[in-house]
Amino acid sequence: SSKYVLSQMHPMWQEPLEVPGGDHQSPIDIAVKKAVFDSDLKPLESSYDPQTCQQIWNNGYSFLVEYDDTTDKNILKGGPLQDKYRLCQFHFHWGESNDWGSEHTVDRRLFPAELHLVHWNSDRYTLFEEAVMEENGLAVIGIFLKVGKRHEGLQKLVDALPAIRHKDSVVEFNRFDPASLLPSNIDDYWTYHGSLTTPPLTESVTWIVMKQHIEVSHDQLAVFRSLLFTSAEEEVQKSMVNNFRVQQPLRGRTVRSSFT
Ligand SMILES: CC(C)NC[C@H](O)COc1ccc(S(N)(=O)=O)cc1
Ligand SMILES: [Zn+2]
Repeated sequence: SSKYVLSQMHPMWQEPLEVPGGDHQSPIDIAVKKAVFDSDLKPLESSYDPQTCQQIWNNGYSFLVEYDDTTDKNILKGGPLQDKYRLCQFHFHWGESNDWGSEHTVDRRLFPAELHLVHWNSDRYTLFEEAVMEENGLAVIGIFLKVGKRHEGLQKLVDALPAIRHKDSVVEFNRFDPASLLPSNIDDYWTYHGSLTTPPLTESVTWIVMKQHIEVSHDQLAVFRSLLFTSAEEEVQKSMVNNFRVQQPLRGRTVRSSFT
């Protein structure tokens, strides 16, 4: 039989029973009708420099594309944000089938995958590790993926994945423009205060979830599923699928929308 145990329901990490003081956890279900339109929300402004892309690696939860965040070359501001935030990495969450995989849901609707572009507040902090502990420390853009036509911008990234099949594998990755993964409309989004969706689960994230999804092909998503949670040395290999956290209680939070 094949050495790789396919689609083993692999508990990435044990969900803590209670996150101490955790009533702003993520992800959540976005109930569209309960979102409050906020006309003060400005358009999002992002400017990314593809030359600052450094590496792509498998961290045993997902695969990350990391950027040089030692200068203000990749900036996100506007929208719900008071300060400017620097992109440090982006990554995805996906399922073992096209029926589920996203972390946020919209009126309980699941998408096959979700992209997270992770930024930290460079006006107030000097390092991601510092910002990750602060309420206004991080801003993460969430973009839903749907299965449909092939995404040309994503293909360069998909072609690099076989080189990082195992946990802790890294390859050099240059000149990737994160803007190529944004939907055409980034003015329509939901925003709320929440947390990281993996440990340390700190409640330091201004979430900005795009209303418009992007489309990727079935084959592109299948390559995501060919990644492994496990390192090369481990006896039993487990396919990297279902690396999403379950939706968390809203606990009285309001989700605002930038559109009516
Ligand atoms: C505190 C530092 C050293 N380590 C933290 C680690 O990188 C986790 O970072 C993250 C970053 C983003 C997310 S998500 N899925 O919410 O966008 C989760 C964990
Ligand atoms: Zn994520």
